[in-house]
Amino acid sequence: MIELINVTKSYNGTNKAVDQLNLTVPNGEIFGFLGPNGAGKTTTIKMVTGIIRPDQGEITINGKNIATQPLEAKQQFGYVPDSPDQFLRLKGLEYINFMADMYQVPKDVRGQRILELASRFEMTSALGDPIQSYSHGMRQKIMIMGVLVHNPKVWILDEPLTGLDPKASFTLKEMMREHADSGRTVFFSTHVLEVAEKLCDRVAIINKGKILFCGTFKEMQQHFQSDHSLESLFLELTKHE
Ligand SMILES: Nc1ncnc2c1ncn2[C@@H]1O[C@H](COP(=O)(O)OP(=O)(O)OP(=O)(O)O)[C@@H](O)[C@H]1O
Repeated sequence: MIELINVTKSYNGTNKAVDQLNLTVPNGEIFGFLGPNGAGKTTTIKMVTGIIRPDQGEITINGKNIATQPLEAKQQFGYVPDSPDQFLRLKGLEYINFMADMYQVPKDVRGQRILELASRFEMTSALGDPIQSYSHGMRQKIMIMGVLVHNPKVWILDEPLTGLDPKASFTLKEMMREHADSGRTVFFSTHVLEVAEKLCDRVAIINKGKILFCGTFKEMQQHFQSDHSLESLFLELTKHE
């Protein structure tokens, strides 16, 4: 579970990238975080993951406060950033082992997990190659594998489907569903509204740092008395903002 209470952040002291945000992402849900470019999604995700600090407000992950209990909070989640261009000099397997070391995954457990993840993402034969030599989608897959190797309870994914081929995208969506159905939490941002409509149990739409709507797609249709798609409702909701 992720909880944000009155979270505010401005980068230059004037414009608020995130403005008095309140959000609860319960266990057992795939939660989609949607919004136009510059809406405040990545800023929110960076605050939740402890990369940047809010000016005001409280953030907890499974009850652990990211500001006052950073280690405990960070043990709760795995975070896939929006850019997969990291650890480029490491080989795929070196990077995953590095992540497993960081999270103290026992050697006997990690071997099986790496095999399973590599097989599901069709990366087995690439594990010995440097990440530098990977395509964008392969880099995205190795980042996801590194994050999942410690089996985090809460998944936080910033635009995770960008650059993935249809098979990898299908696999990741399937894994997100399995994770939520096992009673744990998946929080992800996306611009692909067709995916969000099909995959998410609930969505929040943010613009200019403020939540415009939070709920299920059905609730959204009821709220706007419309049977339109999520895409149409999103465009309607954000057009005057
Ligand atoms: N490091 C920074 N310094 C100054 N302003 C920033 C910085 N990062 C983000 N911003 C500003 O904060 C606002 C929110 O940006 P953010 O990256 O959170 O949006 P986003 O919803 O993730 O957008 P996108 O969909 O384009 O990735 C924007 O106005 C952006 O210009």
